[in-house]
Amino acid sequence: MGSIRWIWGYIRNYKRRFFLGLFMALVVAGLNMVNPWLSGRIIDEVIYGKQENLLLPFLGVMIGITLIRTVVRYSYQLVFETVSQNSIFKIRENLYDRLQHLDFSFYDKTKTGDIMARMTGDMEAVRHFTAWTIYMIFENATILLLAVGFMFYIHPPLALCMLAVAPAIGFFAYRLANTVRPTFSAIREQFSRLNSVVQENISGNRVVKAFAREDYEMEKFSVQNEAFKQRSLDSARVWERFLPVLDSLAGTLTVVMIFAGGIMVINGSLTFGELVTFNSLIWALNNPMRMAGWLINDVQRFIASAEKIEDLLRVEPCIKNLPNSKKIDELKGVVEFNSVGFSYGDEKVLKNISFRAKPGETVGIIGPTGAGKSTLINLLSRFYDTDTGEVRVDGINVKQWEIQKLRSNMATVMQDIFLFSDTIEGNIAYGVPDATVEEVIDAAKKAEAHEFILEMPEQYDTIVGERGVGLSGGQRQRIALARALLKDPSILILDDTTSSVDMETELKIQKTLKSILMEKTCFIIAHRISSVKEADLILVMEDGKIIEQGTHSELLAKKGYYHHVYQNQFGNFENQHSQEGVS
Ligand SMILES: Nc1ncnc2c1ncn2[C@@H]1O[C@H](COP(=O)(O)OP(=O)(O)OP(=O)(O)O)[C@@H](O)[C@H]1O
Repeated sequence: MGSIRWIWGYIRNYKRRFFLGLFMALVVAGLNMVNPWLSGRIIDEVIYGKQENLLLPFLGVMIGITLIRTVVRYSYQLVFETVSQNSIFKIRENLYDRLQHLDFSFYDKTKTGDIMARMTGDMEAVRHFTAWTIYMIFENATILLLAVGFMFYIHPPLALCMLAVAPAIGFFAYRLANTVRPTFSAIREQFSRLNSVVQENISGNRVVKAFAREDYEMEKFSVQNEAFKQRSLDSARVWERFLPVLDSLAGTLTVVMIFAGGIMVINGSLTFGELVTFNSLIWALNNPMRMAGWLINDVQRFIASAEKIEDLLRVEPCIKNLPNSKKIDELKGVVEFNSVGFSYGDEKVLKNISFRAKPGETVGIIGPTGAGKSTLINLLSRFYDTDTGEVRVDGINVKQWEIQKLRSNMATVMQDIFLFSDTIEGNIAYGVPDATVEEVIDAAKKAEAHEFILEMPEQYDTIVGERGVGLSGGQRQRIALARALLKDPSILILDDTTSSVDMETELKIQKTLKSILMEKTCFIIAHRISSVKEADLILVMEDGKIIEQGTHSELLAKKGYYHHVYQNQFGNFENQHSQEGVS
């Protein structure tokens, strides 16, 4: 019932059209009673009553009714399709809107394949229900009720005999509904799994090929494919068990009618014309009973899908604006971490982190992989919330800033660069859609991307991303950097942004950054000392803690972890050069 209430919430926006459709279905159900009635009258009045002059008018009415019925039926099918498409449009929009507002922690836990299953297969089951199943249920129910009423009007004893099988049909229909529902839920879940395998395989196709694991992937897919087949067969087995019973019970109606009706005609309590009317009405009982099984299937499939979509629509983001969140168009960029602690589930990732950065300062963050560097800056953008302590921007806890305002003042170049299937210009201007071409070019120049972009087949109009030309890791990083610089943020966050860029280009980028970051606060996460050594403050992280902090020279003087890394990197560099000199 919950799912019906839920879908009604969408359909009721078009309730005039919806009820017009139902009314038309009612008219068609009524018209369906006319021809059986006229058939009976032709027998009793034209054939037995010898009133041949009535034959043509009766036939004329029968043809007219058939034509009107056909036109009205097609019209209301269109009405229901329109209501359905409009409702589905809104559901899809709501679902997409929800996906936009769900945060990192949701996407950490949810597989893309699951989400795609909601947006495709489940949505189709809901569309089918609203466009077809609803009116079919109404049409069949009204035809059945009108036919039963009409039969009672003509001859109550024969009508009672025909209804004798109704309780059995009701019982089996109820059993079918209850048995088939879990099988549809299982199908929907398995469909999500199958989708996830396909999606992961497509996203990771390079890894598959690099490791020559096509056979293993095929096997993985086969397991899920086989399970999907089995779940679908489980469901088919249920209705295979019940549909023949329902069909046979519906079939017994003809036997009951001929047997009981025949006796009544012989003993004179029923005219032959009335028996013909009953015979013509029998499909009106038969058909809905036969359809009941299929319609129950459709309803259960709808409920299984609707519940999944509802679940997704109900997920609330953990990161939300407070009721009176603060809005300021431009932040200054003062950043403070005060005794910050954070865990992903049970895993404590940040422990007692404290530091301060002012506008115009650059903070370098360095440390071994998994030390918590990316997590630290994720808290600054409020992609996650702190467990203990607080992160402040311009003296105010980030939880009190309006999220949109906070993030629109920051630009992050993430470690995993993502470029959309769009032109290079479109990708750079992603955060500032109304930027001029000159501004885009200027940002690309600052990111040392302009030159290689000019060498692209269509320069700034070259399509990159999923369907576009391939770019090297360093080129992708520079486009992402240009995207961030164009935004001209108060706080710039670069997470391993120049790791794939050659040393010389990195040096040029650093020079440019120095000149444009005068009033901005900048965070640079890196593994290379060369990327952070100019920073005003360097945080050295290990195992979720800041183990050393200071400037490059201060840290070298400490002769700790930083000094050790410096020696390693500098040593390698020197060795490399001496080897080059020898060769
Ligand atoms: N979304 C997540 N869910 C659960 N654990 C996570 C998540 N992201 C990171 N972690 C864990 O948190 C720890 C810190 O990860 P983080 O990405 O912050 O490290 P990092 O210092 O940036 O590493 P790297 O230099 O490799 O990028 C790691 O142990 C990692 O496994």
